[in-house]
Amino acid sequence: MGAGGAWSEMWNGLSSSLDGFSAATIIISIIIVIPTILWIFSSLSAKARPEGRRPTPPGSTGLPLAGETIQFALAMTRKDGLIKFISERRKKHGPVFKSHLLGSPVVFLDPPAGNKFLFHNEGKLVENAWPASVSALLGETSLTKKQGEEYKLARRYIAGFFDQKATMAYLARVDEVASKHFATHWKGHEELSSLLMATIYTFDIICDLLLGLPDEPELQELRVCMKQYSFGILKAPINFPGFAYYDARKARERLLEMYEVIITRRRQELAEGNAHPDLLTNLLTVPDEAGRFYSDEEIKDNLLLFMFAGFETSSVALTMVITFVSKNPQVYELLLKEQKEIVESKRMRGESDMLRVEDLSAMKYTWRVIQETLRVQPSVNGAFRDAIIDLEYNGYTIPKGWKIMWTNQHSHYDPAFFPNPDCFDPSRFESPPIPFTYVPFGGGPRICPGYDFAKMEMLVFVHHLVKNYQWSLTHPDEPIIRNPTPRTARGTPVRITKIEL
Ligand code: HEM
Repeated sequence: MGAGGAWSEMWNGLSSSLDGFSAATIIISIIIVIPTILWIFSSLSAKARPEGRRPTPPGSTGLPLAGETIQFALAMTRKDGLIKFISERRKKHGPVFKSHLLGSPVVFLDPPAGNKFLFHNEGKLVENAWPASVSALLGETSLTKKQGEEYKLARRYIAGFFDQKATMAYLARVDEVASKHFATHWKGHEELSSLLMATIYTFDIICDLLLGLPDEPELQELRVCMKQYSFGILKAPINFPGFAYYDARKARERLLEMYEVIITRRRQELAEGNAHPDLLTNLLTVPDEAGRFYSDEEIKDNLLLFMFAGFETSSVALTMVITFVSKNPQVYELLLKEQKEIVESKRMRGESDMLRVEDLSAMKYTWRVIQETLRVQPSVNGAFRDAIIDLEYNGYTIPKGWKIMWTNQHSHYDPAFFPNPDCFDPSRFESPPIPFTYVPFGGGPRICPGYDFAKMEMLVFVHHLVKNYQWSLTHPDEPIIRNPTPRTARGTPVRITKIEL
């Protein structure tokens, strides 16, 4: 008998033995009563504190079972929702407060000290934490799931393939993909969706970096599956047809199958001596510091992680650059001036159009525009950590097993750190921000390993864009939403005019 049969027999037996109780009563008991009792116990045990121990942070545990999950989930879909969620609770409870999300107490700390505390204590007092539903889609052996010494070893190994030196070695290739992108996808159009264009660009680049740009049909299927995967991974974990989370699970299965085919093909190419120099080739040919080669499962999980983490983050940032620059003509003029100078000085030196490392270093204002964009609408607005022991912060105890969330949007909008925060002003980055107030890439040992790469690919894109096109927003009042990455409701359609610098 299959497991399903055993469960239904047990369920039938249980139903018939409980005279007077309808199945609905039992279901209601399971769904509402039991979790409520558990919630009351967890709230009481949170309140009962041993002698001498400091109190847990003040805050609200919200509704039984749901806690404040609904308010939080809604806040994450609005452009400044998280800022309001945090500000309201700070006013009520103080700078360090607790909430109750997805069945767990969650503490919010006060940046910059709180961010510094978390980033400095990664692996000592706190560890990376993902909700179980997200974990299931990330894969057991991906870098982001590892902890402690195992994490450090894996991070040095994998992130080493994305460090500054490796990134700069890849510049010529990214420049080539960018030139082709504008020549094929932008040429001849009068209006197009910025989000779609930026997504095609960053997806082609990440595929090339990880797997070598596959042929169009394979690339197309990867795009479709990855879109489904990234759309559903953070959605309500309802694993049932018709729900985004279910689709994401299916997409993960298909992506792993596709990677399997690509790995087999790559082994063949390596044997023939004509393999593309990318992450996959590196993982198959270079062992880690301990002399170990990754298993196919580890390779597939990490290809999936880097593909997921490495395309939408940059594409939404580029779409936001297009949006904010359009709305700030004086910023566009300065951006144009800088890019014009770069193009002209290359011509004066008799160089080809190909970008060199020195050209990227000259894009100081361009980088400030991207930094300011990531201040106003960070692609990722925070992440969770688990307290791995009972820890003390600012006079409070945060018990082992509680979650702590670091966020960036709140400090990015704090006038104490960023005067006149509603104004889009790239020049504010002429001097470095106060440490731990500006954290679009996170911080500490878990800081985004794709930082150098993301910076390079975004600078290259903006260079080609400004050099080749002027643009204006088709719907200047299009609202910005978060899902939870920022985007405009219609994908920022723009009218474009070809120019020559
Ligand atoms: C604008 C672009 C990007 C932004 C804003 C961004 C931001 C972030 C943030 C905030 C984190 C979480 C850090 C934490 O948990 O504390 C992260 C993690 C990560 N990012 Fe990025 N990222 C970007 C681009 C990229 C790219 C291009 C790649 C790959 C080449 C990448 C790969 C990763 C990976 C693998 C992680 C997980 C690291 C870990 O758990 O140890 N990211 N990123």
